[in-house]
Amino acid sequence: MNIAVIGTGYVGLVSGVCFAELGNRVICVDKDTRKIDILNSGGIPIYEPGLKELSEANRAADRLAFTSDLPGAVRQSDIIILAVGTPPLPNGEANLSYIEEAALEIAEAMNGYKIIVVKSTVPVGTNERLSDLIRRRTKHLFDSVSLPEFLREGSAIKDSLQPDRIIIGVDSPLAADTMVELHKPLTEQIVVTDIRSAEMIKYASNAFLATKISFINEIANICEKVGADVTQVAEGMGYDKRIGPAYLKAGIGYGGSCFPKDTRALIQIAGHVDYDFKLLRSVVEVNQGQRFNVIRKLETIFGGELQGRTVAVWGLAFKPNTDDVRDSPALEIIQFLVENGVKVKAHDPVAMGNFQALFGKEGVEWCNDALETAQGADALCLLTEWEEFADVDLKQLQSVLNRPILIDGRNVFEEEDLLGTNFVYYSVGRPSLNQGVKEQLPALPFVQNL
Ligand SMILES: NC(=O)c1ccc[n+]([C@@H]2O[C@H](COP(=O)([O-])OP(=O)(O)OC[C@H]3O[C@@H](n4cnc5c(N)ncnc54)[C@H](O)[C@@H]3O)[C@@H](O)[C@H]2O)c1
Ligand SMILES: O=c1ccn([C@@H]2O[C@H](COP(=O)(O)OP(=O)(O)O[C@H]3O[C@H](CO)[C@@H](O)[C@H](O)[C@H]3O)[C@@H](O)[C@H]2O)c(=O)[nH]1
Repeated sequence: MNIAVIGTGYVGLVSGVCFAELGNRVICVDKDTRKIDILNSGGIPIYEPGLKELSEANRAADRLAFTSDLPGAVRQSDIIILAVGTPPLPNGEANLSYIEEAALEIAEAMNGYKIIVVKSTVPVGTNERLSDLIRRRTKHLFDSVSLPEFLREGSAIKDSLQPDRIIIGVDSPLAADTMVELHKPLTEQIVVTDIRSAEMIKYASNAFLATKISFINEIANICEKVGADVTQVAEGMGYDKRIGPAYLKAGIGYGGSCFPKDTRALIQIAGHVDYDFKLLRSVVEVNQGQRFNVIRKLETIFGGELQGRTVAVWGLAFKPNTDDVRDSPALEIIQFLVENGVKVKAHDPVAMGNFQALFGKEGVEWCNDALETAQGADALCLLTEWEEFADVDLKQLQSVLNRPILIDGRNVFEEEDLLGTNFVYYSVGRPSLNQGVKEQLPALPFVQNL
């Protein structure tokens, strides 16, 4: 099939490359000419494992091209996939200006029947609004499809080529058949729904996963007080098929360009129809607090006095295997430390440039590797579970730190890693591993009035 993908970011680029890999002819469009120049010279503007190789192979096979000429790409294609950003507005609602602008450009460029597909995450009803916009600008016929995307950064190629399911929201049998045909090679699990339900499936899925994370983080916080181990609790829960083991890793809360944005957007979607989504508001609140547990632990260790300390930070990306720092917990944690007079040293294997672009270069000492970051610091906080950090020998780490204090925000280290060290060690929801700060567990009250 002939496909144009509008927006060549984390989603559009991966989707475009994967549709080409299936044998389609794909033109990826972006108005950011810097990105298009990088792509046309054989580079990849983002860090995503496996993407460069797959892109190169499909360009060489003449199935994949990159351009900033949107009208040209639309005219050569039968299916137009919108994958532009829908970032949050200050009140949490999705900013639809990019997608509306792109829809109008498509309308102006149309030269015949097209299937116009929205892969961007958009509030319920947006596909219909976009269709109205387009209809007013073109005499040509088209069908609308909502095709929500479920890939995760860091495993985006695998998620795209072996998805758990494909959701196709559509109201035209012709467009439904074409979209099923396009996705058939990927999975048998293709669910065709109405357009509004498809839009809602995306938000509901992200909100549910975020809820699992906030739930296990609260369980972790309780584990710390009652002397249970959250990793064992999660394992035990996960064997129940009705619960499942995924998204039960306690840590410093979820970040990234999706969960924080989409949970807040769903609260707004509900609010617009006079529904107070209380559960999801709590999920967001719990997540916000979870980030600051790292700070609370530092304050406990330093007797409340952070001013003048040197703190090393390992990890700036919101998760490993990506350079994306959008809504990364590291942004708020480092901001707080710097504002409170802490000297921060930081390192991330790939996300340092993006972090500096958002945070600024000032106020933080940027380091080249894990041990250089730890050198001379009064404490170390691990915020992203990159393999590079998990591989560090803790005895060597202890020898370069000024004080052996390790706050492990991702439960990377195990009891055996700590053997032979005398770290003050705090992780998340695993009080039995806390070293050097053995707190007396309170006797549990027999009856509690809550
Ligand atoms: N990042 C993810 O993991 C992920 C996963 C699933 C869904 N989504 C959703 O997919 C959408 C895209 O997310 P992303 O992370 O890829 O965003 P992104 O910011 O990485 O990429 C968006 C791209 O669109 C381009 N763009 C904007 N307006 C344009 C126009 N008029 N013409 C051409 N290009 C234009 C921008 O220059 C940018 O390169 C969002 O709605 C997001 O919520 C993202
Ligand atoms: O058990 C877990 C799992 C994840 N996280 C955190 O949750 C965030 C999101 O992680 P992940 O889901 O792996 O990455 P994303 O790339 O943000 O992917 C999510 O957001 C995308 C954009 O909507 C969706 O397409 C994906 O299905 C959805 O998983 C990260 O900060 C993780 O550290 C946890 O804290 N504990």
